[in-house]
Amino acid sequence: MDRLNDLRKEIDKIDEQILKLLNERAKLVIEIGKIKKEQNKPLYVPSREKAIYERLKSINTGPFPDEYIKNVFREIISASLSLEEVQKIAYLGPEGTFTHLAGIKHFGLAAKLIPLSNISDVFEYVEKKRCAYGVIPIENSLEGVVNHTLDMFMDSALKICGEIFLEVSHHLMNLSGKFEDIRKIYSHPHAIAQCRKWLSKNARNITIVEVESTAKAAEIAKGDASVAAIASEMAEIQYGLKIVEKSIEDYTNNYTRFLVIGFNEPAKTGNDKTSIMFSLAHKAGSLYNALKAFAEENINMTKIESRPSKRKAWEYIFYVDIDGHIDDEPVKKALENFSKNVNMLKILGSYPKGEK
Ligand SMILES: C=C(O[C@@H]1C=C(C(=O)O)C=C[C@H]1O)C(=O)O
Repeated sequence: MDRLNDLRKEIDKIDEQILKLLNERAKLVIEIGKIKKEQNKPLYVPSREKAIYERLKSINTGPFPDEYIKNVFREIISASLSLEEVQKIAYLGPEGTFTHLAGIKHFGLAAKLIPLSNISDVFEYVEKKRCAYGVIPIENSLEGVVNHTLDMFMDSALKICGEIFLEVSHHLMNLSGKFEDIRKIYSHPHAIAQCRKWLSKNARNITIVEVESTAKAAEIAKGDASVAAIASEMAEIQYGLKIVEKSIEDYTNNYTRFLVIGFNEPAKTGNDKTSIMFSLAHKAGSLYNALKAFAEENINMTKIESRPSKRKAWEYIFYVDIDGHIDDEPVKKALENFSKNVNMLKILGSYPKGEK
């Protein structure tokens, strides 16, 4: 018993030291904030944050686990940044969506997260500078791309400043936590698609209803035990529901990738990604000729999508992600050559790669 008390006393002493150091650190962040404001520089610097996480991980001697260093420092940085200015972040709401979770994962709990009801509103909010950044979903590892997000980049001046990966798990939940009460299941079309096998096996006689978000489904389920939602754990907590069945998705390895959009153009970190969009002439070999520029510089392409241009029938806009930063020599050179073989090229941003 005495030993337990002694150890706790030691922990108390260490916590006091940590708190003292956190305050020392916060003072420096405030100083840096003043300089950035004077020089009109962005307060949030993702490249610096990434460098901090990477450096601490590389010098960690343990037993504190490497994989939680980022979580702890994410919150320290988030709270410190709020001393410079509370970061306002718009996201695809309502509260409890996976995008909400992604926003917290990236910006920490001290940021003010503002739920908006659709992807266009998030773009508009950031474009009109009503907040610093926006968080929107871009693709799911099982369902593919979120077309609406890709299309928004056609007419937007916003840049991609970051990406966030979130492992997605879907749970069936209602007010009572009892399967026999359920007559209808609500969810987002992507979530329903990801649970197709489970639903056809277990919910044949239950009506499935599509709504605009998993959180909206949870909100509806809050009022009536005969309505269940397929949603995230966050929605369960947010709306006071009980889980009927956990992880009902058909496949594991289900990740959603989110983008952070804003006017910030992050510096290179050595582990970055660049997103571009372009259009081509309707000629044999034009895509091949253009993409050759990346192969010649040994640049890995991590994604390619095409979308109708919406300007003219059967004309397409291509979206490509490549490894590297626009300030890396090979990327610069490749894009220079690439631009000679396309009709239109727009750089959507270079940003630190998200952790999977
Ligand atoms: C202190 C700074 O501002 C912010 C806060 C950081 C921190 O708490 O370490 C790091 C990067 C910035 O997002 C900085 O730019 O160095």
